[in-house]
Amino acid sequence: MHDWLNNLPKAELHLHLEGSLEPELMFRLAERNKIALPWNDVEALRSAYNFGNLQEFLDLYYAGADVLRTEQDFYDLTWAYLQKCEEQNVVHTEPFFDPQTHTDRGIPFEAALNGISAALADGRELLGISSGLILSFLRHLPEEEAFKTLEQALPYRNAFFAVGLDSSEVGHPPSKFQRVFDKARAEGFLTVAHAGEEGPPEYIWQALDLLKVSRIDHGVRAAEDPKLIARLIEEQIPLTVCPLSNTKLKVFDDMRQHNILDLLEQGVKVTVNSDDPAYFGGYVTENFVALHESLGMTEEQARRLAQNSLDARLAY
Ligand SMILES: Nc1ncnc2[nH]cnc12
Ligand SMILES: [Zn+2]
Repeated sequence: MHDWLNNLPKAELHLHLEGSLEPELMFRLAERNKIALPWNDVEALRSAYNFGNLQEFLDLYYAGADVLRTEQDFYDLTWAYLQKCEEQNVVHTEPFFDPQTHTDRGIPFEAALNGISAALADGRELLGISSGLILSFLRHLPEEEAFKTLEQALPYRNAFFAVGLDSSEVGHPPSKFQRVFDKARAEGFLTVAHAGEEGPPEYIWQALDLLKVSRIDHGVRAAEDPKLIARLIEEQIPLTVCPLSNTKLKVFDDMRQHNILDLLEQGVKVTVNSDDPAYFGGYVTENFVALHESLGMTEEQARRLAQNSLDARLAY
């Protein structure tokens, strides 16, 4: 079913590696690392995946990430995701990882980065999937912590091409991170940022004007500000939209209310992504299928969305 959507060659530009941790792998890693999980089994864990908002999800996402301890764990996580990419004709991916989620638990930065980088290299060589890694700062933590993370990453500058900004949005505007993004750009990195997921359109303006981002992650609340929409169209700034995520986190109550196709038809460069597929019910193909089934996305629209994702790549 829906092979035509699976078969479209596409890029994924908004994927948190920690959010691709499937319950089965979480249990396997917990066993390998001798960690007791607060759920009895995979079914009990899956049934906890009901979220009223972004924060409720993040609390579980950070708890789940605790099973990731060794370089091999990060390799296995990334490799499992890349195998999904191969299955779904994702020919290029630009995943995020959140170093602070791991270093704050005492996991060496190098364990996470080396495991991820080795899997991405194998993905290129063995699966033909090109990729570029984005180092994302946690916005609920102080700017000073983001500076420390950037300093820690600089010796490994060839392992990633951009910095990003994620975690709890409301109350943590992009302006809080202006100086660390200035430093990252001065060091030669591109920038992206989550903005306009739960936060207001003002945060999208800030991401563009203060953080000088090349793409906006989510950005669906731009629709509330006609001047902002005009700018996104004029400058063809890509939005990495995540439909299943937006409905699971109640940004939209129902997929039939999602605005991605309206934005597409207005001329905004929107793309389809999975965000945290293990938690939200599917990878990129499942997101395309949801748009077809709930919004009547046509084949022509699907092709344009897939082409947008290839056009919006930043890493080569
Ligand atoms: N959808 C999302 N928004 C903000 N931070 C995240 N971290 C992982 N998924 C996220
Ligand atoms: Zn995200």
